[in-house]
This record gives sequence, structure tokens and C-alpha cells, in this order.
Amino acid sequence: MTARTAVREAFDRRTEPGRAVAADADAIARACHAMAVRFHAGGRLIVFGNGGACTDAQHVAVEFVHPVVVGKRALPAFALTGDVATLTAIARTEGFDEVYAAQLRTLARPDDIALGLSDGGPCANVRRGLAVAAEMGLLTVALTGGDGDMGRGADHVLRARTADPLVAKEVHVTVYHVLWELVHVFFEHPGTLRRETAR
Ligand SMILES: O=C(CO)[C@@H](O)[C@H](O)[C@H](O)[C@H](O)COP(=O)(O)O
Repeated sequence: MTARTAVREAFDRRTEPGRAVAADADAIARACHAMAVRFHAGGRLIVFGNGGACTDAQHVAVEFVHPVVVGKRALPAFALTGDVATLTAIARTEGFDEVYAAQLRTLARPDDIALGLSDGGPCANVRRGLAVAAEMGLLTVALTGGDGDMGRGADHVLRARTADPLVAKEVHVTVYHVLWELVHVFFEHPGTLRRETAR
């Protein structure tokens, strides 16, 4: 295989999952509308995940808190992945599976939005975070890959249709940028924000 073929194949493997996102336009629009309703009601976006999704959580938060597009309103958002002291203290006494759930119990409010990110692997701490968020009344959104099982029970599940964790990660970046864009579209048309969109 030549290097050129390898590069082509690498991009071909990414084309279909990327295209498949558009097929989920309705699910993405419903999630965006529900998020915009929560922001409009004073809710904040709380994001979490592991490994690369840990940094993605911070990427998502900065997109909302400090929009790169001039003129767009800053919206309250924070990641639960940046404070190593809190993460390690919780992991030491309550176990790694509790590192997001424990923070949500203390920091979250019922009108907030919880966004859990995973490439599709076994991530008990993200599942626990979403489960506790749901118990507290938060809107729950799961951005996942693989079989999408991680998001089971969440209000909105957005799945990258690929078992390849690298490709899932790339699709996620596109999806959360679209989430940001569309939340602002709804925000700029408050008439659309009267009621939360059903799943
Ligand atoms: O960035 C990547 C893959 O693109 C990896 O670091 C990946 O995030 C880590 O292996 C994570 O621990 C995977 O966890 P998950 O997203 O499958 O829950």
C-alpha cells in the first residue's frame, strides 16, 4: 500500500460517519432546542468525559462561555474534567466511577444541562454522571459512538455511527460545533423557545 493510498483510505473511513451525522439532523435539532430552552430559563451546560473526551468537554465549555464568533452571546458552561484535585480526591474516597456524579450532586441545579461524551467505550463514570443528572432533573444529552449504549436513558442521544473511537471523536467535534450554532439560532428566535422539545 502506498502512503497516498493509506491517506485516501484513512479519509474514506471518515466520510460515511461524517455524512451519517446529517441523517440525524432531527435528533440534533431536538437536542439543540431543548438545550436552548434550558439556557433561556437560566440553565448552565455541564460537560464531562474521559481521555480525549475530557479535553473535548473543556472545548465545548469554552465555545459557549467565550464564543469565537463575534456578536454571539456568551452562555454559561463548565467542564467537570479540569480540576485534578477534586477528581483525584473523589476517585480516592468514592471510586473513579463517581468522579462526575459526585461533582454534579454538589455543583448542578435542576434547570441545568448535563452533556456526557464517550467514544462508545465502557465509561461507568459518564453513565453514572448522566444517571445522577437525570435524577436531579437536569436535561441529559449523550454524545457517543459504537453501539450508543452509553447514552441509554438520556433525554437526547447523539451517536457517531462508527466503532472507530478516533473517527467517533472527529464526528463529535462536528456535532458539538453544530449544537453550539443551532442553540444560538433558537436563542435568536425566542418565539421558538416556549416549550421543551420531546425526545
Ligand atoms: O482521544 C482518544 C481517542 O480519540 C482517547 O484518548 C480516548 O478518549 C480514551 O481512550 C478514553 O478513555 C476513551 O473513553 P470513552 O470515550 O470510550 O469513554
